[in-house]
Parts: sequence; C-alpha cells; structure tokens
Amino acid sequence: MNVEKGIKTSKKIPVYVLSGFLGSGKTTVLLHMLQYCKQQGWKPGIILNELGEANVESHLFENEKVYELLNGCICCTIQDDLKETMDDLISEIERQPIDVLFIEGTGVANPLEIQEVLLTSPYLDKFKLMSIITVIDASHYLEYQSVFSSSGEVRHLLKEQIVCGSLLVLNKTDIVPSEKLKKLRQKIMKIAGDNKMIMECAYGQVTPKILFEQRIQSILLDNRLPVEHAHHHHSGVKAIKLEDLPVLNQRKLEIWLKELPDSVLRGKGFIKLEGTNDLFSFQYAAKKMALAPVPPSLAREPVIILIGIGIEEIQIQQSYKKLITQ
Ligand SMILES: Nc1nc2c(ncn2[C@@H]2O[C@H](COP(=O)(O)OP(=O)(O)OP(=O)(O)O)[C@@H](O)[C@H]2O)c(=O)[nH]1
Repeated sequence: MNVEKGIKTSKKIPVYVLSGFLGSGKTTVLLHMLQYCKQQGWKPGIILNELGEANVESHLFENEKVYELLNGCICCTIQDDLKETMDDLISEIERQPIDVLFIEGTGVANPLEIQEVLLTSPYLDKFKLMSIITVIDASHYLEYQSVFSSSGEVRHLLKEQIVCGSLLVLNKTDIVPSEKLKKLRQKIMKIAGDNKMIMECAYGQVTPKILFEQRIQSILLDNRLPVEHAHHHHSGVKAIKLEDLPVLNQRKLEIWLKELPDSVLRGKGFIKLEGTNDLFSFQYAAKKMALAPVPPSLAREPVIILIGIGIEEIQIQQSYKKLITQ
C-alpha cells in the first residue's frame, strides 16, 4: 500500500508497536521513525512502557506527546494500565489530533498483550494496528539464546517476540562479523518462517517506507493466538533503582559494570562523572556502556536503573555500596 496515502486518509489512527528485548534498539528505531513523521508533517503520539519507577528516556522525545506507563509489564496489569493510557489518549486527541501512534513495549513485553488491547472495544474502532516491529540485538542474540548463558525465560521471550513480529529488524550489525550475521539470520528464519521480512541495520536505519508498511491484515487479527498464550507472566523480571548517586569515577564504573552478575541485562539513567560538571545519559545494554552528555536544562537527578531477570537486590546494593565508597 501507499504508506503516505494510507496514513493521511485512514479514518482509524495507524498504530505501530515496537517490540524487542531489553536494549535491542527499540527507542533508536522509534526515533528514526519519528524523524520521518516530522518530514511528512505527521503528528505522532507515543506510548512508552518502562520498567522501573522513573522514565529516564522521555527527554529523547522533546517535542512529542509522550504517554508513559511506568512499572509496566511485570505482570498482566500491563493491559489495564495500557487501557487507561489509551483512554487518556483518546480524550486528548479530540483536542489535539494525531496522525499515527507508536507503542514501545518494555524489553520483556509480549507484543500480543498490546495487540489484544488494540483489538478490544472501543480501541478497535479508533485504531488500526499496522505492524509489530520486533528489534533484535544482532550482537547478543546468540548469547541470549544459548542455554549456558541465559535463562529459559529469556529464550522463550526472544522467540515469542520474533514469532509475533510482523517485521524483524536485525539491529547492531555494525558490531557483528558477517559470518556470525549469516548464522544468526538462519537461526531467526527458522523461528520466524521464510516469508517474514528481516531487515539488517545499524542504529535502526531501515528505510522508513519499509518500517511504515502495513504488515498486519485483519485476517491475521481474526486468527490471533488464544488469550492464555498472550498472558505470559514475567515474574522473574526486576528493575532496581539506585538513587542519590554521587559523582562517579568512569573507570571504576566500568569495572563495576563488568563485575555485575550476568542476570543484569540492562541499565539506564543519568550520571555525573569526576572531572566534569556535565550530566550524562547512561545506557548499558549487551554488556556495553554508552554515555552521552545531556543539557543541564534537563535538570535530572542522577539515577541508575538496572533491569534483569532473577537479579538479587541485596547483591546489587552491596556491590553498588562498594562502588561508591571505594
Ligand atoms: N553499536 C550499536 N549500538 C546501538 C545500535 N542501536 C542502538 N544502540 C545502542 O544500544 C543502547 C540501547 O538502545 P535503545 O534504542 O535504547 O534500546 P531499547 O530496546 O529501546 O532499550 P529498552 O527500552 O531498555 O529495552 C543505546 O546505548 C543505543 O545507542 C546499533 O545499531 N549499534
């Protein structure tokens, strides 16, 4: 279909769901899609579903209308929370219409749960699910799938996200050797089936037309998986918030991160570093830290949120204490 024409003329608001494991690059892909919206003059609405009590990423969406669903998805309350957020959104868009809606699930969300909400009344009459875009971290997928280095829950979730995705984005190819990439593609195709489109990319740079393509037809919605399947509990998922952070030494921080248990899968937040007055956004995914200065006008308190499956809060707090007292 002609995507531009479809979005402009559609009576229902088109919805894109971004799914994918913790740190795979969902926000990166979303920012890329938002840039395209801007070029096309489309007004987007965004629903972010975050683990943990604080959203440390909303500053990335400066000029956009962002609805936050914090603490989501640890259990099935995601659906009630999402409905509440959608209700707010519906009343808000009567005053401020939007052309397209993005829903970014947490890294441990099963996209079917989101899909199911969109299929119930009154949302079904107002929104049209266009695509579930599943982002896969090419640099870590094989490790996450390995029986030795990850929990069964992680492996199950990764598979579900691939099966439910209508477009697969194999991200972070910049840090993966081509041989590994080939092997990876084969593995993913085995789970996804031959006719699902897999786009390889770095930093979410997939051609917008491919991202915005309608890939879910009503036929698929009618044949959706049974409800029991969609209600998958992620009881072992935990987000730990480290607050009142002092100014940190970068080298010690790197060592601390390296020594964290493997069950810590993701970190994000804001930190201050020795030798500079700047505030940095802190990202930790697939065992790699990325820091980026943020403007002081943001005025956020330093905080680190660690997310993992089966992480022991006491163990983390003890090692954190060591980091800040060394
Ligand atoms: N090397 C590399 N890093 C990337 C790429 N895409 C994203 N990143 C980095 O990976 C980290 C996580 O990216 P996000 O887009 O925040 O991932 P996410 O899936 O939204 O993360 P959660 O919402 O926590 O699950 C950030 O530090 C990104 O800059 C890529 O293609 N290559």
